[in-house]
Amino acid sequence: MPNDPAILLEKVTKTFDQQNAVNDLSLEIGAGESVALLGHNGAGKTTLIKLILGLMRPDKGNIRILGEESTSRHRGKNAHAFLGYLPENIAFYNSMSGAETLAFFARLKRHPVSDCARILERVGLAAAAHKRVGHYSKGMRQRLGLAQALLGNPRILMLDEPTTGLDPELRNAFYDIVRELEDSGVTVILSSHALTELEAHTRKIAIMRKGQLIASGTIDDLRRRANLPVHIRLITRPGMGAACAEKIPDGIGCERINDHGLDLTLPSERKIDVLRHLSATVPELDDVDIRLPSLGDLYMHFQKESVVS
Ligand SMILES: Nc1ncnc2c1ncn2[C@@H]1O[C@H](COP(=O)(O)OP(=O)(O)OP(=O)(O)O)[C@@H](O)[C@H]1O
Repeated sequence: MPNDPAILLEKVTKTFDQQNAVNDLSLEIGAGESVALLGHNGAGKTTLIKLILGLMRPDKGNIRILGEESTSRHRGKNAHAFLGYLPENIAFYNSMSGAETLAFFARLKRHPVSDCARILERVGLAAAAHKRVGHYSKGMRQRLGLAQALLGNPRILMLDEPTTGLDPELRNAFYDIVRELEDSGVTVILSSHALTELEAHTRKIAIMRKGQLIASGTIDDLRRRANLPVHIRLITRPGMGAACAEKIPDGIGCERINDHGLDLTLPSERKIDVLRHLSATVPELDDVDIRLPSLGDLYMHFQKESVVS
């Protein structure tokens, strides 16, 4: 059905050795939406990805992929044909070239081998297509991994820690490809520990702890929910820091960092009022730098909150 979510998890539980790796987890991901799964080691991210892929079956709950029941006896075979997966560790035969490797996976997935050149081009491996995989760099191997996940033109792509071990330039190139896929309507789920890069590259975040989903939404949704204080750094003309400090409204944390710099800590809802007040009353102000809570700050906040509650 056109309006079905791409992925729907309802009260899903998966237990290993009497421990819940995924615990009563519900999540809905729309078609073309992308979600970054975050969580400490062992939080259940890979298990969740494998459940969505149908590589494991839940002990309790329902999973629907593109509107099809994934947990029935038929295991949503049609829906699974539209899933692509880049595992955390993917092994290739070192003696095969990139083109031979992709052709091998294409035959397994019943995808036309004639389309492999296009996919290698898409992931930036066209020039190295005939080089042996044993001579590929880590980044090239990851691109080849992504290429095999793209076979079958997946409508849902699952990427398990796809940028681990890549240098910053390759990470950016990887996210550019992911962004193009999202823009063409592919639902992308990726798990990662790299919070700083995710902040720049992902639209929706889902944070897991001990198998449970403890927060989800866009980074702005998470900021609103966490309501963490905002930090503002004020730079004044030389020697004017003390004069500026006297004009800071009550109830705002104010710390002098030198004779021309102040750090303010304030509730986010007061940010605009305080900035207006400062621009009207502090002529010696030279510069203002606002630091909103980062994804790292939010991640730590929700992890701590879930321990307390
Ligand atoms: N096949 C398995 N047999 C037994 N226990 C398992 C199995 N797979 C996962 N687990 C356990 O389930 C829990 C969740 O593991 P999972 O690999 O899903 O976490 P993760 O969030 O992906 O961790 P990481 O970030 O380290 O990759 C862990 O306690 C793990 O030991």
